[in-house]
Amino acid sequence: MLKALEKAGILVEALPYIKKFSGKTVVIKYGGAAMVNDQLKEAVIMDVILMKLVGIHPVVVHGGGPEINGMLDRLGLKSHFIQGLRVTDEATMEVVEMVLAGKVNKEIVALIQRFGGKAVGLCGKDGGLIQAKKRFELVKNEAGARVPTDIGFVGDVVKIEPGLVRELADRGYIPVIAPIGVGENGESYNINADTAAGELAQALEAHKLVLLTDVEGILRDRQDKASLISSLRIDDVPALVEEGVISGGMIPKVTCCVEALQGGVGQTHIIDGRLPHSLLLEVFTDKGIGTMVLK
Ligand SMILES: Nc1ncnc2c1ncn2[C@@H]1O[C@H](COP(=O)(O)OP(=O)(O)O)[C@@H](O)[C@H]1O
Ligand SMILES: CC(=O)N[C@@H](CCC(=O)OP(=O)(O)O)C(=O)O
Repeated sequence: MLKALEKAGILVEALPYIKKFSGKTVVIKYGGAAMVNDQLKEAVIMDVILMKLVGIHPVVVHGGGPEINGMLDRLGLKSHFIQGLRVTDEATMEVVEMVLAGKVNKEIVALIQRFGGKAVGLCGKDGGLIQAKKRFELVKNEAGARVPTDIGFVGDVVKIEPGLVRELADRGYIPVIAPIGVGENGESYNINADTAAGELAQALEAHKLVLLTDVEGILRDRQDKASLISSLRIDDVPALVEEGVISGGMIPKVTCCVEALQGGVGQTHIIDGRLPHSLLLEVFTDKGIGTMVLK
C-alpha cells in the first residue's frame, strides 16, 4: 500500500506535465497486440479518460491486426504480410473494414463511455477524414533492387481533413479513429494503424504521438529486454532497418515516428502497452519508458 505522502508525491510529480500538456493534442496509437485482455484494455482507456479530464486532447487511433487475423481465419481466408503490411485483396478488405470500423472501433467507444468518458468513433471515410490512394510497396527483388509491388487495397494517405476531429475534441469528446482510408471513387483502403496515427498527428499538429505496442520499445536484440534503445535519433533509423535490427511490424512504427517528427510533431514514443498504465507513466511522470524517437 502506498503511504499518503507517496500518493501526494505522485500527484505533485504530475503537475508540471498537466500544465505543459493542457490544451495540447496527444495522438495515441492503440495496437491490436496491446489489446490482448480486458484488464489491459480498461487500464489504457482509463489513462485516456484521465488525460481528457485534466485538459489534454487525446485522440485514439486504433489497430486490430490480431482481430482481423482471427476473423480471416474463421472465414478460411489466409493472412499474408509484406514488410509488416497486410496484402489486402477485395475479400480481405471487406473483412478489415468490418472488423476495424465495425467491431474494434465501437468496442473502444463503448468502453470509454462505460468508464465515464465521452467518445465518438470514426473511420477515415467519415467526413473524408483520411483520403487515400493505392500504395505500391518498395520490395527488394532477387537482384537486391527495390521495386514497387502491388499489395492490393493498401493505402497511402493523400490528405487528412482534421476539422471534424478538432471539433469533437473541443466539445469534450475523445475521437476514436479506425485506419480505413477512402479513395477518389469512395473505395476503401486498408492503412496501417501506425501510419494513420502518424499522419493524423501531423495534421492535428499534435504535441505528442505515442504508439502502444506489445514489446518494451525498440530492442537491439529482440531476445534481450535489457537491450532496449531508450532514445533513437532519426538519422540512425535507416541503418537499423538495413541491418535487420528493426523489422516486421516495427518498420511502419519507426517510419511513422520519423515522418511525424519531420512533419512538426513535438515528441514520438514507442511504449509497452502490456504494462498497465504505461501511457500515464509516459505522459505524467519523470520516468521515461520505452523508446523515444527524436530528431
Ligand atoms: N527491434 C525490434 N524491437 C522490438 N520489436 C521488434 C523489433 N523489430 C521487430 N519487432 C517486432 O515488432 C512487433 C510490433 O509490431 P506489431 O506486431 O505490428 O505491433 P502492433 O500490433 O502493436 O502494431 C513486435 O512484437 C516485434 O515482434
Ligand atoms: C495495411 C495493414 O497492414 N493494415 C493493418 C491495419 C490494422 C493494424 O495496423 O493493426 P495493428 O496496429 O494491431 O497491427 C492490418 O490489416 O492489420
